[in-house]
Amino acid sequence: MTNFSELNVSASIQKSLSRMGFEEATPIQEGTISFAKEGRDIIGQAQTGTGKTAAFGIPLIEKIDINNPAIQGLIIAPTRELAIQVSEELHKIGYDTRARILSVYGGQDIGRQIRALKNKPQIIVGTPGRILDHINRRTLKLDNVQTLVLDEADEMLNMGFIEDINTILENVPAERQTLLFSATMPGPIRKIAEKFMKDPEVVKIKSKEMTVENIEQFFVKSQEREKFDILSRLLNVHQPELAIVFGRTKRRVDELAHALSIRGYLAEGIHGDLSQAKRISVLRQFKENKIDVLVATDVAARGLDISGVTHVYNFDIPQDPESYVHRIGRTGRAGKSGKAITFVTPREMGYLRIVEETTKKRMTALQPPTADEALVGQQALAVEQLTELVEKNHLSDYRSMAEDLLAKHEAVDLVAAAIKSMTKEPDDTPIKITEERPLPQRGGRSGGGGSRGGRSNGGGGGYRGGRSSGGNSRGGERGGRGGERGGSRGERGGDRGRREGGGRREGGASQGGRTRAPRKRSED
Ligand SMILES: Nc1ncnc2c1ncn2[C@@H]1O[C@H](COP(=O)(O)OP(=O)(O)OP(=O)(O)O)[C@@H](O)[C@H]1O
Ligand SMILES: [Mg+2]
Repeated sequence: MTNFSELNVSASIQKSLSRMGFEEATPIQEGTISFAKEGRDIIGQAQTGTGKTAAFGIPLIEKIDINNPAIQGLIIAPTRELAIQVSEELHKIGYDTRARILSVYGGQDIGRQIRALKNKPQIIVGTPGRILDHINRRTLKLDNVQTLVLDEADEMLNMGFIEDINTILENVPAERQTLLFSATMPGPIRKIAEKFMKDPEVVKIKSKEMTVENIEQFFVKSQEREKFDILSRLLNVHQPELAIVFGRTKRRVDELAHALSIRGYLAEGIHGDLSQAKRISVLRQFKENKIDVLVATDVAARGLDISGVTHVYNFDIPQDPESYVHRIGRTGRAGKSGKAITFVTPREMGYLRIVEETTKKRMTALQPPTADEALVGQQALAVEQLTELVEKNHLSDYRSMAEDLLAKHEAVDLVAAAIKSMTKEPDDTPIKITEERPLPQRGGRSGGGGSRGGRSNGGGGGYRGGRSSGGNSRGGERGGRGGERGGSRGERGGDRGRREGGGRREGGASQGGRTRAPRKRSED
């Protein structure tokens, strides 16, 4: 364990870090801070929830010349919520140094951002689309940037973002420090990354598995139509403090959030078709425990750091292993424990094996709970609530009624009745969820994906390789998938686009009349 003074972190940053409760550096911080201070380019890879934000945030802030009004640091993140979160963490780290930090992202009034940019921020945290928008409007001058950070670097260099990143890079000096961070870094993507870095130091925190040890990982094999009832029962049995349920598409998320609400859970959905105000308010309610279950597309898969998330449910198995790693990494952060449960239909077992192959971790098969077990979970919750009420002891208004009752009935019967009345009987109101088509079977490579043998003969690698080769070389199996994947890819693309407030797909039509010549991206 190393403390921050041993890493020669400045006194003012150390002061901020101790205010944040950071006593010792995490391994990725220990591994990267010194290299970063030397000005080296870095590819930093470490498991989810292990402090990568501060690993780049500390050296970045330290390097800022507080008397220089120019933008000196640029951080690019894939989603608006993550850009906001990263800028908040940097604010905390830079509190005592007084570095000026501004976040710019789609869905927020651009006029307001332009005014804020006039206040000479020194670090910008933004999403690619909005950064490009400001570059084009000439409201963002990046010619003094000394440090460029790509958070969730593999995602940023993947097909959805790479063109935008390339365009942004054209506006940032070639003489700069480049820092790339992620929990996942597939080989082909790392190769793309190395092209625009100078002799990067690769700091990879060694671990047996790609996912953190303190996340217990399960899978539930079930038919598509059974999934929702099983999810309800699992929620009753697990009693999560906060849970995230990931669905594959926006429609899926809307339907699941609605269905969970009908069954009595405090659930809300988040995806890229919602207004930014709604997205922010849903996330705030979740952080404040006003919602227990957040239902989300992959828009919430990366980087978000919400304490109290004890369970992640993959209602739909993710399409690629990296997505799995990031989704389940929303729990088990900063040393806490968590559980991840992935639903898989029999046809999708091949995908499960690829995930296991990539993460080097087997998931445990979980038997769906019975209705009785779900009831026991609800009863346990009622007992917990009753105990809490007794401990809080705000009961004076009820004592005389209690004494009257005790004069007429056995104490044990009264308590039993109280528990019964507080138990929310598992609700089996019929719910209609539109069936998602299963992911296309992984034919040809691993014998339909079922066999363990198939796992090791390149299934995982091919899958990932195909993914990272961008949109151009998706031949064979992936091309064959295209049609079926179209719907959900569109969803993801849309999600991504709208995260940026528009996206290529939606083009100019949704942009409220501002004309754009053919551009690679949307305005916002
Ligand atoms: N040195 C430290 N001591 C204590 N807590 C820390 C330290 N560094 C970071 N943390 C806390 O750990 C949590 C996870 O950090 P962070 O979000 O940076 O993880 P990450 O590695 O970026 O994860 P992801 O891959 O999901 O983006 C945060 O709440 C952060 O404040
Ligand atoms: Mg992060």
